Amino acid sequence: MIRFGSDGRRGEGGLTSSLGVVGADRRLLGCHGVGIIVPCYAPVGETTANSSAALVASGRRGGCCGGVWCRSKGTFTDKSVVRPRMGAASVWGPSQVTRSCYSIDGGGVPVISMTIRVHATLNITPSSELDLVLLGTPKALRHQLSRPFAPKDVREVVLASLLLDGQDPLAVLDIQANTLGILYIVSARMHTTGALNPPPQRFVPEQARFAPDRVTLLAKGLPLLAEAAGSLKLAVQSLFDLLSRYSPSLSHLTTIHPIFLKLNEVGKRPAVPTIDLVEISPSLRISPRDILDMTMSGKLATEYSSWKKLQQIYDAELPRLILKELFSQDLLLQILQGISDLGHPPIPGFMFAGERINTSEDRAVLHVALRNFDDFKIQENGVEEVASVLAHMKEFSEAIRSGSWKGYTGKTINTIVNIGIGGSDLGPVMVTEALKPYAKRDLTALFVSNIDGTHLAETLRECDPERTLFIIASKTFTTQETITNAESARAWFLSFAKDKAHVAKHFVALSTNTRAVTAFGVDEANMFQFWDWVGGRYSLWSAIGLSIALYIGYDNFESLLKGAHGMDKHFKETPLESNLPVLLAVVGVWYNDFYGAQTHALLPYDQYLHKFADYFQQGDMESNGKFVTKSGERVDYQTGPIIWGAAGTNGQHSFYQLVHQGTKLIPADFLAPATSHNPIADSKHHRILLSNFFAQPEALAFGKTEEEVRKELGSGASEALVKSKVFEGNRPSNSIMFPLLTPRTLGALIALYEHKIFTQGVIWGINSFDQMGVELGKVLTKNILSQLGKPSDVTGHDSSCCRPRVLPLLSEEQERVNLFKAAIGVARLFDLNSRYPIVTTHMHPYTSSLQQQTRSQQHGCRGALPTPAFSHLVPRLFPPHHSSLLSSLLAASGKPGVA
Ligand SMILES: O=P(O)(O)OC[C@H]1O[C@](O)(CO)[C@@H](O)[C@@H]1O
Repeated sequence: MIRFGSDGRRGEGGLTSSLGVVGADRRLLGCHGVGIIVPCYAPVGETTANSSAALVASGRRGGCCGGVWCRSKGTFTDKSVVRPRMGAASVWGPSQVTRSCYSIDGGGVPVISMTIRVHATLNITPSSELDLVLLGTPKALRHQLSRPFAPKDVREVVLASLLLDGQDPLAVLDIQANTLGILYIVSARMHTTGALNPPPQRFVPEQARFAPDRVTLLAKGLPLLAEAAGSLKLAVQSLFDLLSRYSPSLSHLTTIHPIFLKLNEVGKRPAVPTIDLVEISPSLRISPRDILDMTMSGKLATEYSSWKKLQQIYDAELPRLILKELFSQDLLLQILQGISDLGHPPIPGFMFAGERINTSEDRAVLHVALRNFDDFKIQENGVEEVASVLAHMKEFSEAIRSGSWKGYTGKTINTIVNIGIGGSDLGPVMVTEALKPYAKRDLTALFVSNIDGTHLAETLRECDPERTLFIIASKTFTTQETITNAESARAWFLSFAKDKAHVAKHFVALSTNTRAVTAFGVDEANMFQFWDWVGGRYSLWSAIGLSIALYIGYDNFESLLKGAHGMDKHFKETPLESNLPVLLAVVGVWYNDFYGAQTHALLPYDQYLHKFADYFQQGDMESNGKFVTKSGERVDYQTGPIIWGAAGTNGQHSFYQLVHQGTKLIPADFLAPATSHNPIADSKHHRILLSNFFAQPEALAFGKTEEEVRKELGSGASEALVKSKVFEGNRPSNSIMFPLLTPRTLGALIALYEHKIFTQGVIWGINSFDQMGVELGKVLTKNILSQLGKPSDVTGHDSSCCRPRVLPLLSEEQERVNLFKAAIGVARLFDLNSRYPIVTTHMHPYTSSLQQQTRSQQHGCRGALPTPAFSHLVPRLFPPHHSSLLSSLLAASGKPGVA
């Protein structure tokens, strides 16, 4: 049922106008079940009388009445009375129409009118800005009035609504001349359950595809009428309903987005349904045995019959598949059925039950327990301690924020420095940036992650040791980068505070490793615990979120958790066909595995989310970048995509060229808030931002045909120019909108992606919760580090893949020279003929500095070494003309020649 909202008021003076929507219903509308959407307006006089809405229906027994489609204010002088011909109602008088609408509604027909009072007197003159359709007026007047003002398609709607009783408009209208009217009718019939087929000679389903585009007309009219009635809010519900019924295709969104934006500003809810859930009826069920198989066994995805079925669909559909239609046809249903092996209660079952789904490390995966709020009964050691850690975080954050916690000289804390890396850094960084509007602005939050001493050194420059709190965040408390940075930070602090006892006031730790924390010197009372069932990249909800709680306040932190919990519930309880993480996951698998998309872009149109892609780079790539299944089999299909992206329009001026016209298929998620925290310049910025947000997916989806380009450029354009301006379109994207970026919304958004990642991992049969792939590099780093002290120790590296990341960063000159020589020692293992020599292709800018350096070395001069020389030693193909450069580099080590 379509509800257009109603207040049903009458008799308050002024003209009253309504919009009616008739959903098709056989009981009222006859065997064809015709439904037409027509804005109606029944003028009965000037300011003295009430007129009312009419609605329109056509069908065998149906008739129609009409009204004015008003797009802007004007003065209406015509006094004609609408003569609707609907069912039993022969003539509707001014006061009857509204009642008629309601009586129809009472009869179970999906008709509701929105009554809005138009105080202005409408005057139809050619000079007015009226863009109208006049219904129920004498034909001549109607013709005269509608011609100059109404667009063709509006006139067609009028025509379609003015048929005589008992006549099927499809039998009367001409498909060429009345395309739109016919499309409306056909579309309505297609949406009608149980409707009989319309007359075959008039039924062109293919054309009905376009009918919803014309919903734009209604969408445009709604706020204008509402505005004229003095309350824009009146249009919010109606627009929402309209667009819920007719899926807001991208083109709708683009065209009506200014309306939508305007309405969002006045309404409490978005006027546009933000995620279009596909209605799919069959419930997808499967036995617990099969779920276990999917979540635990690591069976190859290609072994599932459903996967084979997907392959068949892909093979069969490919030549004619328009991606946009994926969701309007049965195809999505088929894809979902394709993963029905996942069952219902679906994928989450084993995660929430505390099963050890991280099979390689034999651990449960329970970040959902960190934000549970008592809904899920989860049995696992440590779960019962979550509340007390949260209470500790609350107490501590309030002490810092209120100023009751003092530093070693009795001053309050004004800067927090989170030292961590990977999941112990990216989550807090992303969230504190995203929720800046909620921040305590006199508290600065800084983050140090990189082992590059510059990161710490530059950060410390901004800190006052008397007013800085260091948060050492490391699940294991063994991560080299974090511990090294923490030790250097402590040394820096002690160089001011002198006494080690002061460390307790300025260092806290977030970890699962109590022993290492106390060994470092942090008081156990200042340690915030979490548990091994919290993965690093899923840990911002745990004690790792302390910097977030400090920055935005504990209450906001709790809202973040609650938002995530809401998404957990949705994920756990919603059937697959409308389960958001599952839908995102399935669509992703479809493009990743069948279309061969290598990457997935995250494109938030919200500056506050500028770290979102960085965060999910780890979240997704560390989770699903795996080539073996849980059972150890090498997959024969693609797993996790490369995640990347940038915020807002910056990306448009950078990499979108390739996204639109490149040779790669790049599925992308566009994310945007309907309203901005900073509506500066009367929201001008936000409107422009969102215009871009709406425009890009449309351009990707629909592109621009050669024909359109030719038309635009005219006959004189060269072929090459024409071709270069063609956009092929058919490039997929998801658009995700939310009312405002609040802590709760952000929590839900992050959890949405977390569960998407998990679902994809389940489909691919991999373990999304270990990260073996980062281990090897760590071991090799330690090995190389031990050799850097003495050049002569440099042994055991393969000449084709050494990567000396040696930077002359120590303060002592001699040490820098030693490092330089050690690096040369590694470098001399390079083989000029190998496939992967290690000298950068960007040598030109550094040539002079290298030569200078070589000369310095030859002359025993200890002048400053040019830093860039080695920072650019990266494995690249080595151009022959650079061989002399390498020789000079090697010569600098005193060992000319190539090993
Ligand atoms: O919190 P920790 O133990 O210092 O680990 C930091 C990061 O290192 C990793 O283990 C990968 O190197 C991540 O998974 C983790 O987020």
